[in-house]
Amino acid sequence: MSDGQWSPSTGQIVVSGLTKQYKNVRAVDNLSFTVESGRVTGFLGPNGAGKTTTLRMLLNLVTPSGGTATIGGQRYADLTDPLRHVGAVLEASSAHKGRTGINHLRVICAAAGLPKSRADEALALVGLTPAAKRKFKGYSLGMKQRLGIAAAMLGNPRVLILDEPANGLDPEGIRWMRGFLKGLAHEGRTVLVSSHLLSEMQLLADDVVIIAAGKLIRQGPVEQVLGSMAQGGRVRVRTPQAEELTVALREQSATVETDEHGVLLISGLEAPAIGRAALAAKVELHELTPERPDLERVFLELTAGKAGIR
Ligand SMILES: Nc1ncnc2c1ncn2[C@@H]1O[C@H](COP(=O)(O)OP(=O)(O)OP(=O)(O)O)[C@@H](O)[C@H]1O
Repeated sequence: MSDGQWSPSTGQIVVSGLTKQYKNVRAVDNLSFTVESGRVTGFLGPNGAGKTTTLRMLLNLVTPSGGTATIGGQRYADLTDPLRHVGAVLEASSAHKGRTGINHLRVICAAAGLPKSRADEALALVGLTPAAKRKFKGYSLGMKQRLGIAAAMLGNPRVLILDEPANGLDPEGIRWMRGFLKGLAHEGRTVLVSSHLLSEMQLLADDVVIIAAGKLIRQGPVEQVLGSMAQGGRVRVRTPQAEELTVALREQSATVETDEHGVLLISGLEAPAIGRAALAAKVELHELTPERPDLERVFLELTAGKAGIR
């Protein structure tokens, strides 16, 4: 797939002051963020946040009311040969029901002036070669998703934009998608993926852009966004001397709860301080683990009050 036609350095996406006003709804509201090449960026937001509208504006399918969106410094509309620059999967692939997978791709190649061989290469890339000659109507949802991605890859684009690609996939399909998209980013491509599957994004994304009600809530590397919420996280402690430790910790104003397995969940003290308190009280510890807030929790906290379905 590396035919040298694209340069990773020109795959940056820049969204600047982007706005879309429908009659009564400001679907996207002065939104600005950047998406770097060589990384998977998760585009997250609750229902109605404006993700699809933003992606459609990026791809020139919806006209912005204000602001700009560029890919490699150019608006999509100004790209001379867009399929060779940007591949997009906006919804599960649709194709003529009686057409085979390979023919579906060949038709697109012919229309886009791409060599027919690209259809075979793209099909192989998504692992669909064994189903090449099967009719589309017999494809599972996972196979349709793969075919959609194969279509997006026909022009060997340096930028991939996918709207909810994991929708309806089984765990094996999701695992495949994750590996595939990470591989594309590893090659230096820009991969922008919208999703409401936050736990999946935690495994997939390098960076996240979180929006709610059309506005930017937070942007940054996943670890940084998670880390910014780590303050106030809890510490899990397992000990055969729970009562003694609870007394010792409460003396230091910590809050101690016990879960259904007898594990202590401590807030208000960091792990080292808990360890010191346990040592001083001669309490044996079997586990001392700071709980990292997961993306799901961070997301709910960040979008709280703005997450109403619009
Ligand atoms: N063509 C349209 N006309 C009027 N309103 C629209 C149109 N398209 C989207 N909207 C509204 O704009 C808002 C943002 O919608 P959008 O589909 O971009 O959100 P989303 O984040 O992709 O949501 P979801 O996760 O539910 O797909 C919603 O309130 C939606 O109802």
